[in-house]
Amino acid sequence: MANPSTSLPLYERVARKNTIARAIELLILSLLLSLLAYRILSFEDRGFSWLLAFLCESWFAFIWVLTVSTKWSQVEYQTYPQRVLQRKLELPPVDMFVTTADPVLEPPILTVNTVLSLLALDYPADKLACYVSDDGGSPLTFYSLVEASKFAKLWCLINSWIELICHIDLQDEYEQLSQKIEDAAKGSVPCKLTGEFAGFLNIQRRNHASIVKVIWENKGGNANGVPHLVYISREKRPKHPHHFKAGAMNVLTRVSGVMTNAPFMLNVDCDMYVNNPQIVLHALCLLLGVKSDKDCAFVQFPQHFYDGLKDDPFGNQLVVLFEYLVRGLAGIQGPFYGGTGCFHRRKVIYGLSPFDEEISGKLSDENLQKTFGSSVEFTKFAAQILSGSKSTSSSPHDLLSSVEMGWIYGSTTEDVLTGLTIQGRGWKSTNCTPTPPGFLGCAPTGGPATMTQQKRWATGLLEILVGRRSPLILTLRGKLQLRQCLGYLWNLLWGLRSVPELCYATLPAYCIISGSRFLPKVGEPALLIPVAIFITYNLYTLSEYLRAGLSARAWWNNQRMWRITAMTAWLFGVFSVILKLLGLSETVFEVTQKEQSSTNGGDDDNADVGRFTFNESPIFIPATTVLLVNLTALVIAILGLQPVARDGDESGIREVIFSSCVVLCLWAFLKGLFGKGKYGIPLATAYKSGALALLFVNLSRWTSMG
Ligand SMILES: O=c1ccn([C@@H]2O[C@H](COP(=O)(O)OP(=O)(O)O[C@H]3O[C@H](CO)[C@@H](O)[C@H](O)[C@H]3O)[C@@H](O)[C@H]2O)c(=O)[nH]1
Ligand SMILES: [Mn+2]
Repeated sequence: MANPSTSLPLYERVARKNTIARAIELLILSLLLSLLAYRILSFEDRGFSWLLAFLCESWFAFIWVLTVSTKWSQVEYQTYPQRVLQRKLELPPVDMFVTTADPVLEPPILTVNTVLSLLALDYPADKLACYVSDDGGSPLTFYSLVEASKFAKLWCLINSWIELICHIDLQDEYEQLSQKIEDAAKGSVPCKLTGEFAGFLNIQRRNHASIVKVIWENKGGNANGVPHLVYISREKRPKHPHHFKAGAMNVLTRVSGVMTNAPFMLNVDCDMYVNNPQIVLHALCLLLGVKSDKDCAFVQFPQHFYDGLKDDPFGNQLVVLFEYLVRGLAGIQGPFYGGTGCFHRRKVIYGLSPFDEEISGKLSDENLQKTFGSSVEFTKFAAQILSGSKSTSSSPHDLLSSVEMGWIYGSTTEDVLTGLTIQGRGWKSTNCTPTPPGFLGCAPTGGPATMTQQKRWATGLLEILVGRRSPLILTLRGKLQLRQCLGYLWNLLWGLRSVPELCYATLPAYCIISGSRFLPKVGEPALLIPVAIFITYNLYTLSEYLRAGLSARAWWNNQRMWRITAMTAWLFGVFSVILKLLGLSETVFEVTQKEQSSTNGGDDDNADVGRFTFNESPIFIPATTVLLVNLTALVIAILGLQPVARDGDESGIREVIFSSCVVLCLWAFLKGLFGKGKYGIPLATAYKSGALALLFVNLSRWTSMG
């Protein structure tokens, strides 16, 4: 008879009840459709503004369809880590990857914290190996890791990172460690580049041979010891594309493939430390618990942030996104791969499809090592690495991607593209949301860092949309499910949203200045439609925030940041993809600045934390222009200078209210016009925006006369 404790399921998949939410979403959709119908029926003798409003609203309705479809069937996974242990099976090895790229934007202490948290996981140390990829080729990072490994050896007996931090004696040691790293950072080079540092002598960041250093080896497989720790700075040559993070991940995959070759691989960004020491067990609940491997190619943990500011002033904590949308995806083909906090099956990364698996018999993870160890592809990779850097430099960078393997190149959001490719082969993925959260990372703060990240996202997502692994193609030709495809579209279209957002935000101003209107007249029953959309949509999204335990302020901050991001970063994402398509420039992965600590807040006093900051980047021009245009329109309206049209078709209170809403959303920019230093919009940006605004106002006037 089966032992009852071993027959309990490792996880449960629970469908969420969201009947009311669905009803409201459908209500909003039908209101949107009625508005479109009204516009079509009243097209006659309406001008340009009517047409533009119609086009924008069609787009919004389309995005709403994508949203509703994606959120429709939300599921949650409940995992039971203790049951993995009760099963008394041999625990599988896990390779853990950390990527870092720049010791300035990513202070090495962050990488060290992340590595320490991985080394301290609640899992047998002899089953773990930690590989750090350093695209900065920095001796400082290497030095920090060497010091970290010495520190790690002190707490072999202590098995959780949290206990570790609370442990008094070790706290002193930890402080010494961070002091050492800080001192080394100040001295630019940690020590003379001799001995183990000799490999860093005279190297240039973008031109050097590969450096692989085993910092610590868990000799003899001590389960209570410290896991292996390996430092890798891959070979880089000026003319050779290195494919940013995707390239780094593929090197980690190959190097670990010849060293430990674990069937599961966890990857995190350098700032994302483990917050729940049991994460491996949680992930194994899903990876081992699914009936068939095809139901779980990877386990994705949501991103949470340890330095998240109160009420999410920069709208980048993504809580609501993970709460509803990602749970919705989990009910279709699974969450997207988010680049960090994710466990992959190695065989999936090596390009296996669930179909291959069926024909090759039961290729279980336990004997994956044997099977794949003798496979042609793998031996090829192994031979390549073992034969040294000379032969790898001939083709290594495209090898993995050319056979649909590994992290896929060609997008600055390599994570989404890689996950999409996996799901396009028919795999599913799962979402894992334990308490406490699995990982915590840095959220960008300030305007410029937020914009850098959002621009990269918009760029990379659009690159996927127009690339040969577009979800539409994978649905038609591959095994991507239709609703999953719609979910991807919801995400990949972020950049393109900038265009209708910009048009719609300038439309009320255009109407006021040119003496036209884009909304039904006051007293016309049809005016109720847009009013109802406005009220229902805002109350509904507000309720989503409140239900997720967030404040009304957080809701407002996110609403306005969506508008700002769309008009700035996403628009520039579109530009960069257009330039790439025209062959004028390549897209680049710009690393996001990570703050060392949120609590010290630098020289800012508390009142300014969360205040929007600016820099010289042209990215701020469009939003500033929209603000100036709307302010001008409001002045014209207040002074009663707007042109009067025949039949009372001119703008009125509706446009004024609408225009004021736009100004409210751009309040941070209004403050920026009067702010000083980093809190102010640079004069050059203000002038350029002013010139554009003037042009817009004159063009609008001109159309009213024409
Ligand atoms: O040439 C590069 C560039 C970046 N990275 C690493 O990539 C990670 C992510 O970079 P970051 O600047 O922190 O980007 P974020 O916007 O915070 O990252 C999110 O978005 C990325 C895709 O745009 C994903 O790769 C990330 O996993 C996801 O957390 C970091 O560990 C970097 O060190 C490299 O290893 N090599
Ligand atoms: Mn990050």
